[in-house]
Amino acid sequence: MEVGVPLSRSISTIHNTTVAISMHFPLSIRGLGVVCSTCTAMVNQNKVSAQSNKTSNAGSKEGSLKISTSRSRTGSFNPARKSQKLNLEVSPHRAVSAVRLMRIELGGAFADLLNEQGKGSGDNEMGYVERTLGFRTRDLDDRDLRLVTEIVGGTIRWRRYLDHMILSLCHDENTFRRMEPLLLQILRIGFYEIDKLEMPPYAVVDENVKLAKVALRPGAGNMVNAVLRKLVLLKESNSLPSPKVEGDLRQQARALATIHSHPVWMVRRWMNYFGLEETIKLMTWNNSDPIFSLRANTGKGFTRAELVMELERLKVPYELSQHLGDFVRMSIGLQVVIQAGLLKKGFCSVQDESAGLVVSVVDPKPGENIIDCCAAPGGKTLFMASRLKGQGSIRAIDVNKGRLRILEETAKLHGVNDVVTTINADLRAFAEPDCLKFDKVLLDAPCSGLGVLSKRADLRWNRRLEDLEQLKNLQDELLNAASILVKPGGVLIYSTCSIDPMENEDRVAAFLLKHQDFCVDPADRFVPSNFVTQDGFYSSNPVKHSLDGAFAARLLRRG
Ligand SMILES: C[S@@+](CC[C@H](N)C(=O)[O-])C[C@H]1O[C@@H](n2cnc3c(N)ncnc32)[C@H](O)[C@@H]1O
Repeated sequence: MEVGVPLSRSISTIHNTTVAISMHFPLSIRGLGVVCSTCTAMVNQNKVSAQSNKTSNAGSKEGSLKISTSRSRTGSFNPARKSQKLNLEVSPHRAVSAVRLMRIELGGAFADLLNEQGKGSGDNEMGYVERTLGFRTRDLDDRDLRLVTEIVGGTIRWRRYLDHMILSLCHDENTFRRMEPLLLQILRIGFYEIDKLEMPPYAVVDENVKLAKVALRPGAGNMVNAVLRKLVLLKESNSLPSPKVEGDLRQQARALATIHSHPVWMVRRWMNYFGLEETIKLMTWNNSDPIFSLRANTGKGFTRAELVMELERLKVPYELSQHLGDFVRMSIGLQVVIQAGLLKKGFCSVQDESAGLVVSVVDPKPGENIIDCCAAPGGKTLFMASRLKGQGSIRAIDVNKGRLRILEETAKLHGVNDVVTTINADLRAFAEPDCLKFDKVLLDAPCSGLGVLSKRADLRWNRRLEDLEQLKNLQDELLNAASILVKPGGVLIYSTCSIDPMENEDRVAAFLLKHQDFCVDPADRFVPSNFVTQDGFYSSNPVKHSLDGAFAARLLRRG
């Protein structure tokens, strides 16, 4: 039955012929049919998004912003050094990674790097290097680009763990706390390369020392040399400092949060909900290389068999989805697919199977009138549209105009714009008692995104416990508004890409308490039974299903 090469989930793929995978597709390859399987909440996301747009649209402005930020904390950047100096000694991928990490941490940029232009984006990154460090290196080749993606993603994921190690190898806490940002990033990169990527340690030490000397000063190079050499010795003698998982739950959570590099509040929450073993498995999943899925765009007449032929031609390993007829899974090779233009031509989209299964729960049928209440950038809208086969309609509402524009462009690209109409509005204002009613109403609500942390390296550090409380209120308000749009006998589907019960089961329970004209329609007729909870909800879980986490409830309005 299976045609492809089996997938494996190794921590590192740099030794394979892998291609780099950007961590934030919707932004890095917008308008190319890359759709957001992740759905992150308005609360923080818009802020970061706005910053990110600012940084990518106004590179020079951002460069000077960051230099001044760094200077104020370190006093070590000298704008006078911003000449066109070419340095061929420093390894390009380390210089780019260090600057990229600084941009993400200080400038709020996203953790994306590569887009469909591949090398073009590398040039862009070299511009940042020059503005920040005062020199260029040689141009990035494909291997460098892969390494940058690997190093940036890994260093972000493992930040808490790496900082624990660096702190324990510094003379004292003050040395660590007062460390200038660039020096810290260089050390993190070195630690990650030696400890997690297991690259040849002395080469890593030499290269990072060189970077610190050239980008900062000789003394910084000496510091990097001393600390990294200590690390190498400890690693060789198998005596790396690791916190012990002991004491009460709080202490255990702190130790686990360091070992598996997650925020303490998340670990505590998951230990309460899922228990120790599952929490560790979940964190291990979040720290491993993400698996991506492609959906063949049958709306444009491109079948999965044709997609498979293309992947074989491109020598990209894949597996057929076990759950969805239009999907294939792949752990490496996405950049090859992008560069071959398959997304640009609208032949396929990047969409996680967990998001595809939400559409199975909606079960769109030709002739139906559907409204997608939080639709942008359109992953589910477009998949639903392809199921309508040109008959019926989908209204796609979103409060975010920019994201909605991406949806419009992609709908045209996918050849489904005849059934999709966009509406830029706040759902809460749009849904009025006497407005049009629909057969199916999908509310893919803004959420924490806690189900998609393997694909979103920096999300775990941007989320706060308080966000969940704010989101809960927004989700209740949106559910209430969405319910107004359901015709008698119609269905309301509430979904998230979260694994947190407070955003999922609890929201549905709160809704049903207030809306006695709705009842649960069990999801087992629409998705495989191992995805269906006792309460009849669809729930995908990274640990159980090796997919992103997602949730959907079908709520039937009595006729
Ligand atoms: C989870 S994402 C949607 C992802 C989308 N369904 C997909 O599959 O690509 C949530 C969306 O809700 C939108 N949103 C947030 N608050 C909203 C509101 N009050 N009214 C309408 N849309 C809203 C956000 O702009 C965001 O695009």
